[in-house]
Amino acid sequence: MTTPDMEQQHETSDTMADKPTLDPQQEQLLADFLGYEPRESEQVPEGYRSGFVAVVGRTNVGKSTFINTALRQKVSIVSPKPQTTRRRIRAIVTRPDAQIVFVDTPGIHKPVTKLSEFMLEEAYDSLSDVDVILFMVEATTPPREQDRELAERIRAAGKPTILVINKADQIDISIAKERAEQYLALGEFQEWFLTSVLDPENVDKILDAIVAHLPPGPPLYPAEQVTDITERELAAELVREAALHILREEVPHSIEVQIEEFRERPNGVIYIAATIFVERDSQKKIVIGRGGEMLKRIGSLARQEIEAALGTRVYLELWVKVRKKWRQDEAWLNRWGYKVKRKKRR
Ligand SMILES: Nc1nc2c(ncn2[C@@H]2O[C@H](COP(=O)(O)OP(=O)(O)OP(=O)(O)O)[C@@H](O)[C@H]2O)c(=O)[nH]1
Repeated sequence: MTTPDMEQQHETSDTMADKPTLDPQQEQLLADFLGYEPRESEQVPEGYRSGFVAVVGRTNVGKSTFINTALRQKVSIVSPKPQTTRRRIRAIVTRPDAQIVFVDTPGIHKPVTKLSEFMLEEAYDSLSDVDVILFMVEATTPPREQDRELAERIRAAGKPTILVINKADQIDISIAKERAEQYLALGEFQEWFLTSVLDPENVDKILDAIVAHLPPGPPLYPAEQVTDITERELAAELVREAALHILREEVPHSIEVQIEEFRERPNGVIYIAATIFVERDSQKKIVIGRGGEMLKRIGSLARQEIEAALGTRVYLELWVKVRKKWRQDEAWLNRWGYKVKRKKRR
């Protein structure tokens, strides 16, 4: 996978290649002189399309699953527990005819902590900055209040919108028509699908529909880049995902993971030291487990996932610390990058 960490190594070549004054021959000469690989032709095929797509929907409807399937690799963490995604993550799908930059957003939910206020802002803010909106709902339930509120905000944003009624594999065929009608009544949609994003073929059909609504334009990111989160951020997310999978109900939402150290050792192994923050002493005990057994399981699962994502061997060291009520503490939230806005939303 290529992430911005890797991109930095190529900074010189990218900066040079961006200069519009060089023709391909001059570019090659400069590349030979400086010893870098020039980019392939900057020519954009006729009719190429590109743009930003917000993937929005209630929590747990399958947004991250959709994005990971679209990319055929994991950039956004998935778990059966609601409110897994906390920040906006850009995920980039590059095809011969188009580049789609997905903005995976936190699921829509009732804000109960300052952290959840931040998450809601992130989701709503994304609507105004994109070219296409992908509104995801789940076929297993009729529309809920949060679906309606989101539909209203989508209408106000006035962008082409594709409705994906997901988890169709979980409903009886006899209610499919009624369920589709219930969701279609929520707004004006350019396209809609009753589908399951667990199947890559279904995801590809949705991608085709998105591309048809993107504006013409050149790629916005290099073709090999799949996300805008750094390897360090991804490692933190994967430790949090492992904890979400392994721990019981109430602890996971209190977890924040910060990477303290991330460096490559001379033998090629990446050494990562991470701290798992929780809100209470009792949670710290749970995360560590009897004789450290729970922490060992979290570490082992996270290490495997990080190794798969980075394609290298990883040595992962985990620590657990308590930051009392951090989800309500603006100082900690800001320090960890969850900038809580003061403005009130209706
Ligand atoms: N049966 C079935 N399960 C699905 C489908 N799509 C997603 N899931 C499951 O639904 C759960 C939630 O999926 P996520 O992709 O994490 O949902 P999300 O909308 O990103 O959730 P938040 O990050 O909380 O907003 C996971 O257990 C997925 O495996 C589907 O089409 N069918």
